[in-house]
Amino acid sequence: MQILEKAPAKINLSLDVLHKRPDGFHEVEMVMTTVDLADRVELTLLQGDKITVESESRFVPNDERNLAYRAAKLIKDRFGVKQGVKIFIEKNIPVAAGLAGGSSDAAAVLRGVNRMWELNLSLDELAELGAEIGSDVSFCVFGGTALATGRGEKIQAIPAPPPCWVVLSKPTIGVSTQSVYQRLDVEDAEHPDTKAMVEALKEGDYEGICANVGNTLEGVTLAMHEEVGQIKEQMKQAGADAVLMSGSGPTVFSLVEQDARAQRIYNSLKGFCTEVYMVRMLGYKETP
Ligand SMILES: C[C@@](CO)(OP(=O)(O)O)[C@H](O)COP(=O)(O)OP(=O)(O)OC[C@H]1O[C@@H](n2ccc(N)nc2=O)[C@H](O)[C@@H]1O
Ligand SMILES: Nc1ncnc2c1ncn2[C@@H]1O[C@H](COP(=O)(O)OP(=O)(O)O)[C@@H](O)[C@H]1O
Repeated sequence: MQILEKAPAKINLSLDVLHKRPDGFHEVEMVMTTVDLADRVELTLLQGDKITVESESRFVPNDERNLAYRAAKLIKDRFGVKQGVKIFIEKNIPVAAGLAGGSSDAAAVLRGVNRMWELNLSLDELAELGAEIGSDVSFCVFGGTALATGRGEKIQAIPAPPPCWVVLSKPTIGVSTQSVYQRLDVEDAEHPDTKAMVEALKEGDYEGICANVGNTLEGVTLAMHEEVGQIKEQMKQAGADAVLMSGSGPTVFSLVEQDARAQRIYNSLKGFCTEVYMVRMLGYKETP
């Protein structure tokens, strides 16, 4: 038996950090949405007790450190499942990029093994399990567009953004989320208007969405890697409607309505960065 799950990347349309919590995590308000750049996760039922994970990417661990492996192991242990699973990940999302590739793979495995091992868990239950793996996994279980609060695990669905192009560009550096949070001075940082972003989405107001993109973590990563600022500047000059770093970075995205302008931004970045993608906004929930 084989099951396929699409694992899309996310971008943070806005990301506000409110304060550091006693448990070391930060309280956040994030507006997240999926884009049409996805890993393909292939699950094969194993009659033995084993979990294996494989991908062709040299940047992704092929063992128990893989978030996809951890997702299968968590469910297997929690529900005493006797069967195993072989996980193959076709890795298309850049790694350590601020696009939640690993979290989305883990979420795809949660959805997939739930079907394969016939556990009948709800998406809410899977999202709760996902939070044990990482702060972004709960959102990735649902996909679509959402306001994420708490440390990122409390999810409220909101309407998808109007369709547009998303041009993504990742410089050849990886960024550790933990090190970005460690360097953040919450008082000194910029804070986006989350309410205004949610309102713009509810109204389907593209200009309002573009006017309210903002990310409290951006300044930290910008200060560490000048490439991020250079990409932002290049995207703005090429005519993007909005430009922002996603998550803890270093990927920068532009929102663009016009086809020709999106192509121009893509072309202008292509000579500058090796990882450049021009994709559609997904935003809505996909049915498997
Ligand atoms: C910043 C965001 C925004 O979407 O994304 P990425 O840049 O990683 O894609 C997420 O909040 C990242 O989520 P995720 O990558 O799952 O992080 P986790 O594994 O839970 O945490 C990694 C580390 O980041 C810090 N962390 C994470 C989330 C949070 N709300 N407060 C924190 O302080 C902690 O130091 C933690 O040890
Ligand atoms: N399935 C996976 N895909 C990508 N990275 C993974 C995966 N499993 C574990 N990792 C590890 O998690 C780290 C963060 O990966 P990723 O989820 O791509 O980044 P981000 O949290 O910035 O969006 C990487 O350094 C990688 O080694």
